Amino acid sequence: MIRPLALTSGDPAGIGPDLALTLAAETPAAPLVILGDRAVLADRARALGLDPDLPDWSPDRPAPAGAALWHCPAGATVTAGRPDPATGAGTLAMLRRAADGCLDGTFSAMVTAPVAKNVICEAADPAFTGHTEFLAERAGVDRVVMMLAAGDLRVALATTHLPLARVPAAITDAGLTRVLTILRDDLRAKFALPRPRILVLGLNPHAGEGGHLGREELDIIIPTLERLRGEGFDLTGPVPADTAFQPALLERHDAVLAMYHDQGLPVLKFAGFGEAVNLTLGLPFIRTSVDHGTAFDLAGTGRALAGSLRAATRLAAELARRAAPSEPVS
Ligand SMILES: NC(=O)C1=CN([C@@H]2O[C@H](COP(=O)(O)OP(=O)(O)OC[C@H]3O[C@@H](n4cnc5c(N)ncnc54)[C@H](O)[C@@H]3O)[C@@H](O)[C@H]2O)C=CC1
Ligand SMILES: NCC(=O)COP(=O)(O)O
Repeated sequence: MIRPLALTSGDPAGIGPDLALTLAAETPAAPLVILGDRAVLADRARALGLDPDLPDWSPDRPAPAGAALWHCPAGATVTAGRPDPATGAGTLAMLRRAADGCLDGTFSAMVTAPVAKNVICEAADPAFTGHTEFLAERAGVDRVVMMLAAGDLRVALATTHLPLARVPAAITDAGLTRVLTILRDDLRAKFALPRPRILVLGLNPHAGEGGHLGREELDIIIPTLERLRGEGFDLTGPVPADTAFQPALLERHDAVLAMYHDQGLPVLKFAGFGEAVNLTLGLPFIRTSVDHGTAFDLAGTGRALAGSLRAATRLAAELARRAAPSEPVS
């Protein structure tokens, strides 16, 4: 039996509580501690006609056998579908608890349901841009990599939640080197790929068209990739992003590195929305998440699909088992 997974239930007015309840009603992939507000989950369970067995849990108790609830107050009365900045601090406190529990070994991994970044920004932490950056800071690491996986397609990002206007300045030799090192090391460690083949996209149209459509490829990306190839990395590119996602190229690579969020993720989500998993690479613990947002329009309706959270939970359990081979499989 592995240590429990922490599943944060996300924005209390979004679909996170619905999906967490759906998983709690199934046979969990591993012991599961759901972090969320007891009253919110009870209300949502009533709305959805679910009645999961969700005993209370706290870190002073033994690990649960199945699913259990660690009560994290939302901080306000919650209406499904109506985001409320008054819940921002409670949501952030919930994320801190789960992250700290991973860091101190209470949990074997963290799985996150979606939060609304603006809700947390408005009321709790104006610098919050997403779980990815928050967890990096909490864990004290200078850089992490966001990677989404849909089947065999893996798309990692060189920059994450950054306004588009600030992306070019963020494409640096040092940054790309860190990102590609984390990506290569985590593909080896987590996906048993001894020499990961990485397809790197350009930043500009046609990968800069020889400098006529932008110089980042010539000035930064090409020299960095050449140096890293000399150090043993298996890298292709920079290739034009518009023609990169074709079977002939993808089948020869283990992951694609996109330069920014909306260059890589629309393709990944077109390929696998609803079943894909978001992973944070480079953290000192395992963190997986969903491929979608809070979907306030669906909260409490019973129409939110749990495929991505289920896949994220299964992958977290699988990675946790692989990381603890001496512990018997539950
Ligand atoms: N991991 C996270 O915490 C993420 C959080 N977000 C946050 O979510 C909020 C809303 O973002 P949007 O761009 O509107 O994306 P969204 O994913 O919440 O919604 C986009 C569309 O997909 C549908 N949808 C989403 N999840 C679904 C599910 N499980 N089953 C069925 N349909 C589903 C929604 O109904 C909507 O029509 C934002 O505040 C954003 O910050 C967005 C992505 C990831
Ligand atoms: N589009 C993916 C995304 O926004 C994930 O954000 P987070 O996991 O960093 O919260």
